[in-house]
Amino acid sequence: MLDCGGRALDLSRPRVMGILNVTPDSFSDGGRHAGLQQAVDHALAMVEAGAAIIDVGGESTRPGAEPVPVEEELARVIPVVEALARAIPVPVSVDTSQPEVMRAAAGAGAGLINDVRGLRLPGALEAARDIGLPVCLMHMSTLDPRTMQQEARYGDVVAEVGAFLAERVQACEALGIGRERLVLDPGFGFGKTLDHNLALFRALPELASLGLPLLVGVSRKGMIGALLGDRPIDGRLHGSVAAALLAARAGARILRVHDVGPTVDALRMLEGLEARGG
Ligand SMILES: Nc1nc2ncc(COP(=O)(O)OP(=O)(O)O)nc2c(=O)[nH]1
Repeated sequence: MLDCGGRALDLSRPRVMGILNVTPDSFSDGGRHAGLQQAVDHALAMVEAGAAIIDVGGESTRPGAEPVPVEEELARVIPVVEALARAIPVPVSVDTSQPEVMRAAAGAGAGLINDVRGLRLPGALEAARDIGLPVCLMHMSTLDPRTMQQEARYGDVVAEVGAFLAERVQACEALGIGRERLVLDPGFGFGKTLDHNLALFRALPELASLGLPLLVGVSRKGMIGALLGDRPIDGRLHGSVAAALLAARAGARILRVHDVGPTVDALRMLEGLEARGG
C-alpha cells in the first residue's frame, strides 16, 4: 500500500494511472484537456473508468520538447491539482521535475511526485524529502528531451538502467526518503531506441526484482507504432492495451495510460482468467 498524502494506492495488484496532460503539445493528446473544466471532466471520466490514480503533467517530455518555464508549468498544473484533490477520490500525481512545482502541488493536494528526471534537478531531492510524498523515479538518458535520443547509447541498457535506478534509490535513502515511498520506472522512450525499449520490456521481471513497485508507461508511444508497422498514434490503442497487459504480467504495478477503460478491462480479464486458472 502506497500512502499518497493520506489517500491509499493499493499496489497488491496492477493499477492504472490515467494520464492528464494539461499541455498544448503533448505527443498524443496535446491541447485536449488544457482548460480547467475539461481537465476535471476528463479526470472524472478516467476515475469512472477505473483509474486508481490520475497523473497531471504540464510539460511535454516527448523527444525534442522545449522546456516549459516554471511559472508556466505552475499555472498549468496547480489549479488542476487543487480542483482534482477536491473532486476525485483517488490520489493525484504530478508529473514534474521542478522542485517548485513539486512543493506547490503537494500544498495543493497532490499525493505522488512523478519525476521523469529521477529527482536530478537542483533542489528536487530536497523538495521530495520535505514534502514527504511517494516518488516515482524514472530513467532518462539526459536531463533534456531535446538531446535524450541522441544519447541513446548503452553497453547493456538493462544493466545501465537498473544501475541508474539503484543509484537514485540510494540518493533518496541518503536524504531519508525511505524505500517505502519509492516507485521505479525504466522510462520507455526516454533516450532509447526501439531495441533498447524491447530489451527493457523483456527485462521487466528483472527490474521488478529490485524490490520496488514498477511503473510502466508505453501508452501510444513510438515502440507500439513501430511493432505495428509504423502505425500512427491514433491507431495504437490495441497495441497499448496489449503492452500494458504484458507489463502487468511481467510484474509492473502501475500502468500509465491514456486509454483507461480498455486497459482496466484487460487487467480485469487477466486477473479473472489467471486467478481462476482459466
Ligand atoms: N513515470 C513516467 N512518466 C511519464 N511521463 C510522460 C511520458 C510521456 O508520455 P505523455 O505524457 O503521454 O506525453 P508528453 O510527455 O508529450 O506529455 N511518459 C512517462 C513514462 O513513461 N513514465
